Amino acid sequence: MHLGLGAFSRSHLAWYTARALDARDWGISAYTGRSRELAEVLTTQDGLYTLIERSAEGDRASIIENVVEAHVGGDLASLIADISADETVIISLTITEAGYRVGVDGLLDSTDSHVRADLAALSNIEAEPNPSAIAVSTAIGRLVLGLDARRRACSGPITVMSCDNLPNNGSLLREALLGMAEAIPDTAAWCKQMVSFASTSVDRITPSISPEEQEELAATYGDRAPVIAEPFSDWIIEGEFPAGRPAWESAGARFTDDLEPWESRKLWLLNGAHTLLASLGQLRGHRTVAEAITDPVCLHAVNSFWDEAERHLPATLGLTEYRSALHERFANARIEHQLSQIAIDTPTKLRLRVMPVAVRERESGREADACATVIASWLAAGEQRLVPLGIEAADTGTAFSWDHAVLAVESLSTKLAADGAFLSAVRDELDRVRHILSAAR
Ligand SMILES: NC(=O)c1ccc[n+]([C@@H]2O[C@H](COP(=O)([O-])OP(=O)(O)OC[C@H]3O[C@@H](n4cnc5c(N)ncnc54)[C@H](O)[C@@H]3O)[C@@H](O)[C@H]2O)c1
Ligand SMILES: O=P(O)(O)OC[C@@H](O)[C@@H](O)[C@H](O)[C@H](O)CO
Repeated sequence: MHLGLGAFSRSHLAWYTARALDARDWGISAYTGRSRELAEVLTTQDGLYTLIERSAEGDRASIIENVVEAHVGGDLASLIADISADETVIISLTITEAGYRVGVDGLLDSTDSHVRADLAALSNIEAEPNPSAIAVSTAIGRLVLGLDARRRACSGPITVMSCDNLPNNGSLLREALLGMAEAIPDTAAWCKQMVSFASTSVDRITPSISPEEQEELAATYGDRAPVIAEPFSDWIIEGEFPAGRPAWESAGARFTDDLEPWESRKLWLLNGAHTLLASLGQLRGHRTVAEAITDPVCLHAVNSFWDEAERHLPATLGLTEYRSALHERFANARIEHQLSQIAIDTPTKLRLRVMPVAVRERESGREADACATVIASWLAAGEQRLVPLGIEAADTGTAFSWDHAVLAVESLSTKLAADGAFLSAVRDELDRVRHILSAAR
């Protein structure tokens, strides 16, 4: 079963499962978060869709057949039936970073109004004879509602697996889920015993498709829900699957007891650079990753950030090859990866993908200049409303001041905001970025 049916789960999870040697034994019942359209279109296509692997040289299309049911996220009756069924043994998630609803402390954010509403609704479950009438709206709330039904049905153990771009995503999901399950004490205890949490590092660039391209692809493939992805893919998994799993390793996935270095390599080098390009690239007038990476100013900033990040990763991870492959992947101009899409929720992404490098650089006694450039690019792009700063006064006010900048840095890391030398490097870089931009006009 999958929560967060979208482009990525279909280019990655479903694709790996379809290529596994035991693919015929497995099917995926998938739920969107909110969108009705994708679930409806896929249902009319019997769950079938075309995956287009798009390299710089051409396209290779294949039909993926293992999404056996597609539901709207709010279809709670089906969701409860799926989660409580004994034959459901894995629930995977791609609900986006924001979908976990955790605070900076890594715990379920009880100040979030949707979280509070779900906690209140779940705590009344005993009084409600029809659980699908319980009004839960968050992905985590729905998951707990389903797991409560699984407990009552006396079904067996299950693995919950996050495939979102978050560090330590399995543990983060565990904290969020147990925080929500506290609303039903027996279910919280059952989850601790019966639910296994797998962490994964997932990698395959899968851009959203523009409406114009949708039309073209519908005409070419007769498919109203195709997915485009780069040919490259990688999947590293840590965790237990007590009730079984597809033989994903036969399709190229790797299992490890220590995911953290692989995850940091991917999140810092790939996603960190994407987040940098979303700011600097848009400031420089680019629309896509491929356009931005051909710009020497952006390329220099990416390489400098990679130099800093690489110092804090084990050399055994093949970093030279990984960087060079990344450069080639970013430059694939046939993949139209919009910087505006990547810019969504930039503050959270910087906090998790860039600040850990900056902190390590400063702790090692270095300047962290390249990280300062990333932050300065974000501030400059936020000043121009190209990316969110996450500071209400700056995102909605009329003027941007250095005080807003300091508040913004503080929201990413209180430690770095208290580091005068780092703040001063950010200020110098902000002046430099503004100067480069005004010279270019
Ligand atoms: N697209 C990629 O290249 C890629 C690569 C690696 C990992 N990922 C991970 O997958 C996630 C989804 O990417 P996608 O390309 O499938 O996006 P998408 O927009 O195609 O699908 C996102 C899905 O998540 C649901 N969703 C969105 N916000 C939610 C929320 N707040 N709560 C619950 N559900 C929510 C949506 O309704 C949809 O079902 C990313 O955020 C990232 O963590 C994506
Ligand atoms: O929304 P994000 O930042 O998690 O993702 C945007 C892209 O960086 C991301 O989708 C990458 O393409 C992906 O992580 C590649 O594996």
